[in-house]
Amino acid sequence: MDLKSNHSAPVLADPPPMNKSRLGIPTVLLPYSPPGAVFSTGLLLKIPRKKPGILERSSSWLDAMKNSSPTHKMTTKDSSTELASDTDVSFRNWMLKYPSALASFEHITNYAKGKRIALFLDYDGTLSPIVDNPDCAFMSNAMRAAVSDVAKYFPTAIISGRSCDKVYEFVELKELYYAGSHGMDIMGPVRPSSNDHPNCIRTTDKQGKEVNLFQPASEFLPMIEEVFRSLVEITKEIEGAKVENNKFCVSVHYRNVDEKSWTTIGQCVHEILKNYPRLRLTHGRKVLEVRPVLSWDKGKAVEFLLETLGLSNCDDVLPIYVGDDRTDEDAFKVLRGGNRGYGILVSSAPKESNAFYSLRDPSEVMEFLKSLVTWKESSAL
Ligand SMILES: O=P(O)(O)OC[C@H]1O[C@H](O[C@H]2O[C@H](CO)[C@@H](O)[C@H](O)[C@H]2O)[C@H](O)[C@@H](O)[C@@H]1O
Repeated sequence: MDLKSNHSAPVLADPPPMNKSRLGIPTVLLPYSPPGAVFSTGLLLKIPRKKPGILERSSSWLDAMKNSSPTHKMTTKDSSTELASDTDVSFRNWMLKYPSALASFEHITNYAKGKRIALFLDYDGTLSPIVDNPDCAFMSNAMRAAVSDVAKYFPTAIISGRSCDKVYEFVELKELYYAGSHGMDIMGPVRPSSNDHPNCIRTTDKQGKEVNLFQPASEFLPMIEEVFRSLVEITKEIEGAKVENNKFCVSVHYRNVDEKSWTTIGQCVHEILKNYPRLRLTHGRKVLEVRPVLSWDKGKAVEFLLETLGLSNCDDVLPIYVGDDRTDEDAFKVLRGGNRGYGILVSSAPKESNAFYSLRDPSEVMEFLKSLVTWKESSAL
């Protein structure tokens, strides 16, 4: 199918033949090496490395750190407040390219008629507002109710950079599916087809429900633990720095670090990573994310979940992914690239994205979820 834009709202047109070699095809996605091998090769990414010993001082990663989250000024929601007019204009222009999913709601539901929606939701910045302390990124009860309601009608998964346990602690909804560590820790439904997958183990979750656990980076666990400890040690003198263990990846937060020390924190992380060629660095919102060099991300997690839910290769399925961060772009890309569904970027500042639509902040996300429920209930009458 071709993706067409009618200027104001993106349109999904007819589907092309499905890519048959998608997720689940063993040769491409076998992340585990034969017994005895140290690391899996199937999912390893080839990342060019700079010569060892050369500390990266290029301004590029510092720029990436600076640009990693909108400033407070740009995140001001109330349009009646004093936003610089050029900011206003550029935001309005940006909205032409990424129309509001609320304003385009009818368009979305028209396209969704007769289709099964599958919903994928990022956590931080999408279901909970960005706050200074990552341990306090609580979700409101109203948002929890909205997510719970929407999950009654559509299969719903949370896809987060956090560990599965941590994100479950925040969300506390057992009716959802969870993918933590940027998709490297997936707790999905038990399906006969997924039982054969080499990376899946059938287990029970905390509620005793049978689930399918998919952890393509499990071999990296000891390495991640080690790096976590080294990063805690090396950053301990940097005021405001916080290192978070997300099980298969590590987050180094600099939101509360004085900007003058950002170079130092960046250098510390690069210094540690020099010793770990199988780990790589990505940028999030005022956070440096250390993760395995695996070809696995939130986009792959979406594909995996669609497959285990029995929703892949179906023309009558409309996946919708809502997220705010760079790592969510992998999922947006999968939906756009395969012309399968809609990505919705949560942002109150203009930024380039592979999403189709936008929502300004978590309160608009909640409104969107509620609208889906209302639409579904009214269309069932
Ligand atoms: O994929 P997500 O669910 O969006 O997780 C991405 C990272 O989110 C968290 O950090 C971000 O939110 C914090 C709380 O609002 C904020 O303080 C921080 O600056 C943001 O980067 C989480 O703490 C990270 O571990 C996740 O990787």
